[in-house]
Formats: sequence, structure tokens, C-alpha cells
Amino acid sequence: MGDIIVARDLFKRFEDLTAVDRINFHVRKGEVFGFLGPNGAGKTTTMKMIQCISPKSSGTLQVFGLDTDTHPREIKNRLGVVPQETNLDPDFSAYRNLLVYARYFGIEKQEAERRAEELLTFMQLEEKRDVLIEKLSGGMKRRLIIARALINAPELLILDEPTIGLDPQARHLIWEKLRSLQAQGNTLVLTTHYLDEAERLCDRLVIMDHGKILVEGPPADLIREHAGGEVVEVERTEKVVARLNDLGVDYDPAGDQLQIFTDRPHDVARDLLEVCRHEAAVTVRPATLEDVFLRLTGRTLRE
Ligand SMILES: Nc1ncnc2c1ncn2[C@@H]1O[C@H](COP(=O)(O)OP(=O)(O)OP(=O)(O)O)[C@@H](O)[C@H]1O
Repeated sequence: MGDIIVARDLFKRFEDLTAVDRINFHVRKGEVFGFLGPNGAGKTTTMKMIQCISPKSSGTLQVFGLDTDTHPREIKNRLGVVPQETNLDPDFSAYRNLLVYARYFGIEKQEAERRAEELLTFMQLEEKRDVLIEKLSGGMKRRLIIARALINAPELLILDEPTIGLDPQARHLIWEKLRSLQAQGNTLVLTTHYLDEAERLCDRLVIMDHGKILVEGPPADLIREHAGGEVVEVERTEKVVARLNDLGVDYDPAGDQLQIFTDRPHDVARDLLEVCRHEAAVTVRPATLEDVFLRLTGRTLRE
């Protein structure tokens, strides 16, 4: 037990397009669980099924032990949702946006006011309390949407690309807030196509591509299992490629650079330096989730 979400053979079709292709996953209470994948992988569609706003085509999906088909109301009441788009009400101040949202959950006025003030402070928006939405920066709007998602004290927070389009400073502040929410015992599910975000925030994650889950696990385990500890990078030349084929090591070309996966990175790097007569740079760097994705799909996640 302790599972907040359980999906089995979860499947979603839009007419002749399969968006989510029989996926299995479970999210445990108190963890940050991530869905990582390129655009169109099926992440948002999966989030919408969890939120009970898009019905599954087949399979089973339980949230809080309840079936999403038969108990959407109960589930929605216990969820907080941060959608990908900024859908704040432009006619209201930051504070009013929170109060109006609280009404959807039937939260009593005084309690709603207390929570709104508390959440504005938590999200470092207290000075923007009475400011209209259009006067807020992108990062502030995102923080306000997160505050709004917390107004009903949800047991599970769902975030679809929480830092999309934000500058590094704004992203770091949001990461800090999400980490402190986790430290308070919240369960978070997020989608992202940012590798650093996934690596920093997620206890466990799945990598999705074309509606399927390719792998699942803690980021560090996935990196170790699928990309080795370190990756050798070298400029692609005919000689280098020929030598790699002789050595029988696994490599993946990304542009003009070759990414080489081997359990003997330093030996291979030394060998390649000789092949290049020390004229080209051969580097050994720590493996990342990007390498995992590259190795699994032959493509990069960067846009
Ligand atoms: N309402 C819809 N009708 C038809 N096709 C849809 C609909 N919603 C999503 N799709 C398709 O389903 C597939 C998965 O889309 P989805 O939005 O879940 O991907 P994603 O991984 O979240 O990508 P993104 O990061 O762009 O949101 C895509 O091919 C998309 O075009």
C-alpha cells in the first residue's frame, strides 16, 4: 500500500492516434514522481486522465484508491493541479484569484482568506497581493498558480511542465518551493522535458516516448544502468568511428560529437587520443539523463 496512483495497462486513443499506449506505473505517498519525455510523448494526456478531465480508453487508473471513471468528484477535491498554460483570471489581483478558486472547493470565506494569505507568503508573493495579474512576471504567475493549486490543501499535487519558459533564477525559486512542499510530506507528480529539472527534483521517474514508458526508476539508478557512470565524447571522424567499431564499444552520434558508452571510459579515451594523434579533444564526463534518453531512443531530448 502507500500508493497514491496506480495505473495498469492505461491506454488512450484520440481517433486513430494512440497517445498513451498501455502504460503501468505507481506513485507512492510522499514522493516526487516525474514523467520525462519529448513533446508529444503522452505526458499531458496521462496527467489529464489522473485529473479526471479526460477519460481513459482502457486499462485501470486509481487515484487515492478510487477509480477515475466512477469517482471523479472525490478525486478532484483531493488534487491540486498546476496546468501547463497560465490560466489566471486577468481581471483580478493575485489575492482575489486565490479566493475565487477557493470557492470552487466550497472553502468557507474566512478559512479561504487565511489560506490565501499563507500561500502568498509561502510563494514569496505577499508584496504582490493586490497587484493585477498582467503586472506579474512569468515566474510570479507560475508561483501564483502553484499557490492556487494548494488552496484546497491537496493530498497530491500535479504539475505539468512547472517551469516551462522561465529564466534560470525563476526556475530555481520554484524548485526550492517544490522541494519544501515535498519536505512537508506532499506527494508531487510532474511532467517535464527539462533533464536538469527531472534529475534535481524527482525521487523516481519514467521516461516516455511515443506513448510508451521506456524505463522507470530513481534518476541516479537510470543513469548508472543505462548510460554507465561516465561517457566519453569525441569529435566524429572516420578514424575514430573505425576504431570504435574495432573496439566493439557502443556509441551514439549526436551531431558532430560522438557519445560513447563503455564500462572502461578512461581506457577508451586514452585509446582514442592515440587514434586522433592528440589533435582532437577527447573528454570523459559524468553521464546524464540525456544520455539515457539518447541511448534508449537514438535521439536527443533537447529542442
Ligand atoms: N485532444 C486531442 N485530440 C487529438 N490528439 C491529441 C489530443 N491531445 C493530445 N493529442 C495527441 O496525443 C499525443 C500526446 O500528446 P501529449 O500532449 O500528451 O504529449 P506531451 O508528452 O504532454 O507533450 P507536450 O510536452 O507537448 O505537452 C500527441 O501526438 C498529441 O498531438
